[in-house]
Amino acid sequence: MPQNTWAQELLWPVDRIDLVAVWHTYRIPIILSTFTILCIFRAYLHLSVPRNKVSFTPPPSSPILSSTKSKAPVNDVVEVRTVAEKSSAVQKAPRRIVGGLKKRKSSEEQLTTNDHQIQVLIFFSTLTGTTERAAKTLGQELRNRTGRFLEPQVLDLAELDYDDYFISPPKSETDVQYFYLLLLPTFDIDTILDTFLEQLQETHNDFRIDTAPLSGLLGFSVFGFGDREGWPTEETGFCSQAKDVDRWMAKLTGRKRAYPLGMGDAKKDAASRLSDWKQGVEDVLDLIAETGGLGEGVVGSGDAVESDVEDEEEDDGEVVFDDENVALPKSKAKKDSVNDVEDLGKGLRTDASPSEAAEPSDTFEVDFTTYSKKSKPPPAPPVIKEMVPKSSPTYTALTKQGYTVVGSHSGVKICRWTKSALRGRGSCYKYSFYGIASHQCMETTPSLSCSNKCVFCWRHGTNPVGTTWRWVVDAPDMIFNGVKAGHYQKIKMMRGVPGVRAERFEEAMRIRHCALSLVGEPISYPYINEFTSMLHAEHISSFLVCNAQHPDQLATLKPVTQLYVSIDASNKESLRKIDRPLHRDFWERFQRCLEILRERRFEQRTVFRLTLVKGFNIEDEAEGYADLVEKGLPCFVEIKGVTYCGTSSSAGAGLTMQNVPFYEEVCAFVEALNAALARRGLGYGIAAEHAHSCCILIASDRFRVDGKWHTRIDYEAFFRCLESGKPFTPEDYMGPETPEWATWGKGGFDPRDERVHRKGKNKKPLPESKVEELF
Ligand SMILES: Cc1cc2nc3c(=O)[nH]c(=O)nc-3n(C[C@H](O)[C@H](O)[C@H](O)COP(=O)(O)O)c2cc1C
Ligand code: SF4
Repeated sequence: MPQNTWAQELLWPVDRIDLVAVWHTYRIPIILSTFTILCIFRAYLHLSVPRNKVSFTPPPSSPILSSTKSKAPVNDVVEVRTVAEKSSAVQKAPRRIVGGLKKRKSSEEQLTTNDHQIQVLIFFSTLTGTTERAAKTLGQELRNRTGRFLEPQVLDLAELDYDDYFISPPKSETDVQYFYLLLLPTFDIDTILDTFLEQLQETHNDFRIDTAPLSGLLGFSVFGFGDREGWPTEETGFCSQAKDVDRWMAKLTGRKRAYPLGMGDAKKDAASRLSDWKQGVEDVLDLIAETGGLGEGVVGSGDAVESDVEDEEEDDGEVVFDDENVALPKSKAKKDSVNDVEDLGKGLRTDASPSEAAEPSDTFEVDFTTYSKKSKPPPAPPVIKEMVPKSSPTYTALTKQGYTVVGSHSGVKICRWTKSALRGRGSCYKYSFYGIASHQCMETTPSLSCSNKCVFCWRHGTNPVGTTWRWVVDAPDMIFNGVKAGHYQKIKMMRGVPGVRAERFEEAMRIRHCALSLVGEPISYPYINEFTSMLHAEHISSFLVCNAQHPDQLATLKPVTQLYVSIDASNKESLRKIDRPLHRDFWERFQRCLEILRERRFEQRTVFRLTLVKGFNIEDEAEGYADLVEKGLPCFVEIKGVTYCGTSSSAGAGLTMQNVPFYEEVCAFVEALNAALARRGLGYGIAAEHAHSCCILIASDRFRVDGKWHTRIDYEAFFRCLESGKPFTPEDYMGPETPEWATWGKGGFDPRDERVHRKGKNKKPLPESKVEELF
């Protein structure tokens, strides 16, 4: 037998004891005592360790606490809030969901908190030296950036090993992040650029490499040099290689286009274009330094290839009706009426913070139902509500559809034509007719509420309606600053969209025109005159559309650049059917608005806006419309086929695709109307068209000079007239001759823009988000 080891000595002498026998004898006391020890230990832990646990039992009788604590069961994780947060929650007593996972920092936030330095790399290629010089100058100019920026490096693509930079971002020992700028000429002969492009393509297609291996870059932007003398258009090859590189870089970086592709003609405008592009790139670099990322972009931002549709947003257009904002019963509205707009000052809100209800003594209500001055001030209702409170479904729906709701009753959104013009694909009909560049046009409304429920309006059933202003009033400067900020913010989000032209992007950062339409009724906003004055003070022109239902407000409206009334029908029955007005005296109001327009036709440009809806207001109505023109004698009559957005609300109003007239039908109607005007001896003629928007312009002979139409506007002359303080007429700011391509029979598409034919576009419902041009 082997000797016992030291370990065996230490062990219980198992061989000498019958363990099984011991167990059988003592098992009950062993089990009981083990259980007791465990219980004592657990009780000790329970009593001695403080714990942080949600109690789902309502706390004792604090009315404030109960409003928040009772929501606790919604989530089962504890939320730790600061004293300040708690007290603000107590004040506002909002619906609060307690708990939630710890918020993960977005990648951008993570970047902001790190100490990464930013290295700008400027790549160039050259044959005859132009691009090299530009790249070196750019390197010098970007040198002055301090803080997190390292000195920029200028690199010749002819001398690089592409693998060091274009398979993955350069490896650096320190924490450096890279931003690429590529300055490239184009050659239709074989050069190093062909090799470079092949390399980019191969890297993207190589199955061993991630398809976006450069996604670790902070961003990139490309500027191309070309020659328009030999390659006049992009189709014929102007800057084609820069465009290709931009496309491949978008793929390789996983859509990190930081600024639109810039292009310049080396013999003409390259220097100024490059300088604008550089300015834009610098703004983005500032943004990156500040936030760590490129910021938000619209759908499609950074994509490699431009889509063939003008606006890719998808929108089901369904909006939840906000019960809170349903119109008051008419009897009530009438009873509470007061016409003194001055009283509104009492309820004026001057800051953008979400307002709570005003004091009961500050309440007011303005009645637009009648223009009698006799009504007495109303008994004060208990509180003034906001028209579109942040918590309302309307607010959620509007923001989901791309609106920025400013304050509590104003909205701003960029229209599809603004996006189209940014991409050089054409402006809306207002460019052809009046010279408005869509990328410099802001579409907004200071009142999201309206007093009609027109069958073709893509918002009815969603927006507040009412005959009276019974909401909190936001101050005009707050709205003005808010809508501008909202507009610019939305333009900036287009920065990464493929096809956006750098020079148009630059121009878009200066609003030149404002279309006060969008949705709702702008003149029901009590401070509309103050608002338009602010626009004019910044030399922003104003096109204001109203629905011919507020004669008092129309009469006191100060001159705008162009004043519209919507003429949706030629007779009372038809108007009732199509506009579904809330006012009982809608026809009288309508008539009175026409009279006012007639009176004011020598103060400003006046326009009738006809929206043709087949089966509602076209058939046999040309004569009736001619009578209305005779009554109002507008400077212009714009006729437009309705755009169908296919929402349930329009369907509910009995509208289908069958109600959308073909362009030929609109043309036939316009010719009939023109003939009817001629029969009455009125001096009008068909001046211009924009077939793409299904829109035609009839103009008064006042705007025909030496047989040529002058429908365009001299905007600077308009501001001069306004600032002179003297009376002036529309002829005083009549612009140059209407361009040939915009005149009747020529189609109206600006030949400088690129025409994009959408596949299967003919007579297809447009999503709501694309129907802004309706007004
Ligand atoms: C042989 C040759 C071919 C060219 N092909 C194109 C072209 O296809 N598209 C274009 O926009 N410019 C074209 N250009 C113009 C150049 O891109 C332009 O002059 C550029 O500024 C040259 O840059 P670099 O001086 O840095 O080499 C061509 C120029 C040459 C000399
Ligand atoms: S559709 Fe309206 S908002 Fe858009 S560019 Fe034209 S005028 Fe401006």
